[in-house]
Amino acid sequence: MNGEKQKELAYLEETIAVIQKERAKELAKQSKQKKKVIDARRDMWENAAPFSGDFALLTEMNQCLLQVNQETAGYQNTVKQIEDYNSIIDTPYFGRFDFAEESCGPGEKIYIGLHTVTDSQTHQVYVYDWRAPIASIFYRYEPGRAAYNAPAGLIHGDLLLKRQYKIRNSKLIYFFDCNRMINDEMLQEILSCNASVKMKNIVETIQKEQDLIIRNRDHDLLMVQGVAGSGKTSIALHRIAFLLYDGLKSKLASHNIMIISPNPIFSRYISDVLPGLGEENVEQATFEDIAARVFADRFRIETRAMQLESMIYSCRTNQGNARRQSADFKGSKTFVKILDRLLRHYARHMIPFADVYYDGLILETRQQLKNRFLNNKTGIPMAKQLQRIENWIWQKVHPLQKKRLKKIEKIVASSEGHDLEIRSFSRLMSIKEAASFRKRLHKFTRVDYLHLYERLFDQPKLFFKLSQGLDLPENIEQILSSTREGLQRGQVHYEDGAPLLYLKLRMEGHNLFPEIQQVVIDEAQDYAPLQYEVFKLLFPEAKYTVLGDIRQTIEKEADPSLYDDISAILDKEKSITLQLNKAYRSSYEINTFAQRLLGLEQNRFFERHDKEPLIVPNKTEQSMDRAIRRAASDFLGQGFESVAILCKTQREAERVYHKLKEWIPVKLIHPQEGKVEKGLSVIASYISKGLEFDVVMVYGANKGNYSSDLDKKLLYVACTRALHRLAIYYTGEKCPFI
Ligand SMILES: Nc1ncnc2c1ncn2[C@@H]1O[C@H](COP(=O)(O)OP(=O)(O)OP(=O)(O)O)[C@@H](O)[C@H]1O
Repeated sequence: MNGEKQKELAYLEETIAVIQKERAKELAKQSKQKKKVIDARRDMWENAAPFSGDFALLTEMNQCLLQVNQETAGYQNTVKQIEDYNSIIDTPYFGRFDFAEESCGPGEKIYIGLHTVTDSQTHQVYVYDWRAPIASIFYRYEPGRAAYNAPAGLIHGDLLLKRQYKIRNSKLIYFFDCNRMINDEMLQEILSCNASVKMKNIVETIQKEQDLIIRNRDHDLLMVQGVAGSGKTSIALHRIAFLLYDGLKSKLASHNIMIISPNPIFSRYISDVLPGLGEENVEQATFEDIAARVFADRFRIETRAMQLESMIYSCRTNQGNARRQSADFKGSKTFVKILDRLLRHYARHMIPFADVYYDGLILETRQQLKNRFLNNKTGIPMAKQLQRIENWIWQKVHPLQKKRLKKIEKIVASSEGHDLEIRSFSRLMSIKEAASFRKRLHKFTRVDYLHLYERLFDQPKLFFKLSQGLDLPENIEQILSSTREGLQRGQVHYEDGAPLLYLKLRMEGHNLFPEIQQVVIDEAQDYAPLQYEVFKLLFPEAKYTVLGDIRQTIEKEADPSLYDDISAILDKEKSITLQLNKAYRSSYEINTFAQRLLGLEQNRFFERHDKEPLIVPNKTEQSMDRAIRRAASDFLGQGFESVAILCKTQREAERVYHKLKEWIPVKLIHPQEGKVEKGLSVIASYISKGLEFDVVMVYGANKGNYSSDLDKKLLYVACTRALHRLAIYYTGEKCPFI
C-alpha cells in the first residue's frame, strides 16, 4: 500500500494544484468581466436609454440590453465557478473507481467529488461530478461487471477497483479499498457524528437503492415509501441537485422546482443542503402558504400545527373524535365527488340567471343566458365563462347608452328643479343606473366559492341530494352542523382549506405557478386525497417526486393504498412506487425499540450500536422534572450537541419549558417561527417530524397521556427522531406500548 499511498498523495497534490490554477484563472476573468458588466450598463444608460422614447431606436436599446444580460450571465457563471472551487478545495474528491470499458483497453481512474475538476489546458478530467452519468458506477456496483447509462446508451465494462478517501483541509487522512457497496465503516463514522442543526448532504455515502431514486429520469410520478430515517428527505434534495445538473440540457432551473414542505421549521432545517451541493435553493411552500396565496388574504386558514394540536389535545373526547372524523371525511375521495357534483349542480341549477333589460328592451332572456352558459365547448373555468357573458352583455349595452342618456336628459328637463344642471344631473343618473345594472348582472356573473361552500353545510337537503349513493360517515349530521357553526364564526379549519381551494381553482382557474416543472412533496402521508386533487390543479403539467411513510401518519390509520390514490389522482403516464426499507438515522437499539412500539416485525436497520433506550419511572411530576434536568445536563456534558425534550402537545411543551427555564438553559421550538438549535430544546412531537436530535427525552409517557392509537404514532415519531440516545420518562403507570 505504501506505493499506492505515494501515488494517491501525488494525485491529490496535482488535483489541488489544478483547482488552484483554475480558480486563479477564474478570479482574473472575474475582475475583467466585472468591468465589462459595469461598462455595458453604463453604455446602456448613457447612449441607449435617452433614446428609449424613440420607437425606431428600440432595437438598438434591445441590443444593449441583450449585451448587458449576456455579460451579467457570464459574470455570474464565473462567480459560481469560483464558489465551486472554494467549496471543493478542502475535499476535492471522496471516491475513485477504475473502470475498463468494454473493448477500450485498460481501466481508467475515475475520481468522484462534489464538482468536476478539469485542467483547461490539457482537458484532463481530474474529478467527476457525483451526478455525472459515469459516477453512478461508484454508488451501484461492487468490483466486477458494471454498466452506466451514458447519453449514447448503456456502457458495459469491468469495475476493477473501488476506493474511498477521507480528505479534510486538503490533506489525505486515510483511504481504503472496498468490496461492499459503499464501505460500511465510512457510513458508520458519518452516522456516529452528532446531529447538525441543518440537514447535511450525503454524497459520499449514497446507497444503491437511494441512488436509483436520485437518478430516476424515467418517471413523471416517482413515489417513495420509506421507513423513518431511511433518507427520504435527503434523497429528495439530492434528486433536485441531480435534476438541476441533468437539466442543463432540458433547461430545468431552480425556479422550475417547488418543494411542498410540512412546516416552516422543516423548511429552515433543509435549507442548507442544496447550497452545500452547489445549487441555488428552490422555492419551498407549505400547504397553508399556497392557500394564503390562492385566497389572496381574503381569509387565512388554520395551520396544520393548530389542527393537530387541537386533535391531539382532545383526542379522547367526543368533540375530538368528531373533529378527526370530520377532517377525514373532508379530505376523502367521497368528498371530492360531492364537490364535483356541487359544481355541476351549481352550473345547472344554482346560478340565478335573470332576464336582462336595458332601456325598456329585453337584451337576453334568462333561458338564452343559461343556454349560452351550458353550451360552453371551450372548457374554460366557470367564472371566466360567466365573465365572458357579462362582457358580451356590456357590448350590447354600449351602443344603446347614448340613446339612453338622451332619454334621461329629456326626463330631467321635463322635471322641475334641474333647469341649470340638466346635463350633469343626467350624467349622474346614468352612472347610477349603470351601477345598479352592473349589480344585477353580478348576481349571476360572479361566483363566490366561500358562499357556495357554506351553502353545502347550510342546506342539508342539498348536501344529501348531492351525496346520493355515496358512503357517508355515521355522524354526518354532526359534521354538517359543526362546520356550519365554524364557518359562521369565520373559522376556516385546516380541513376546510383544501375543499375551498378546490372549489376556487375549479371555478376560477389560475395561473399561479406557470414555471413549475418539478414538484417534490415530502411527508406525503400527511396529505389527503383532496389535497392531491388541489396539487393537480395547481401543477397540472409538472412531474412529481412524492415521499412518505405511512407509519408516520398521526391522526389517521396507516394505509398503503395512499400511493394508489396519489397515482390515480395525479394520473401520470409513467409512474412508479419504490420502497426504502433500511433506516439510517437511529442506533440499532433505538430502531428496534421504536419498531416494537408499533408491534412490527424487525425492519432492516443500519447496524450502529449504542446504549439501550432508558425507561425512567418517577413517583411525581416534580421528581420527573428533576430527573430530566439532571439527565439533560449529563447528556450535554457527554458531548451530545442537540438534546430535545419531546412533549405530546405544544401546550405541554410550553408548560415544561416554563418549568425548566428556571433551572437550565433551554429553548422552546415554536411551530411557525422556530428552528432547530444546538443545546437543549423543548418541542411538540408532531412538529418534530422530519427533524432529528442526538438525544430525545420523551416527557410524560404515562398511561394517561399515551394510550390511543394516535398517541402510539406520536410516540413512534418522537422516538425515531433520536440518533444516539433515547430516554423515556413517566409518572405512575407506564404507557402500554412500551
Ligand atoms: N446514505 C446515507 N449516508 C449517510 N447518511 C444518511 C444516508 N441516508 C440517510 N442518512 C442520514 O439518515 C438521517 C435520516 O435521513 P432523512 O431525514 O433524509 O430520512 P427520512 O426518511 O426523511 O426520515 P423521516 O421520515 O424519519 O423524517 C439523516 O441524518 C441522514 O443524513
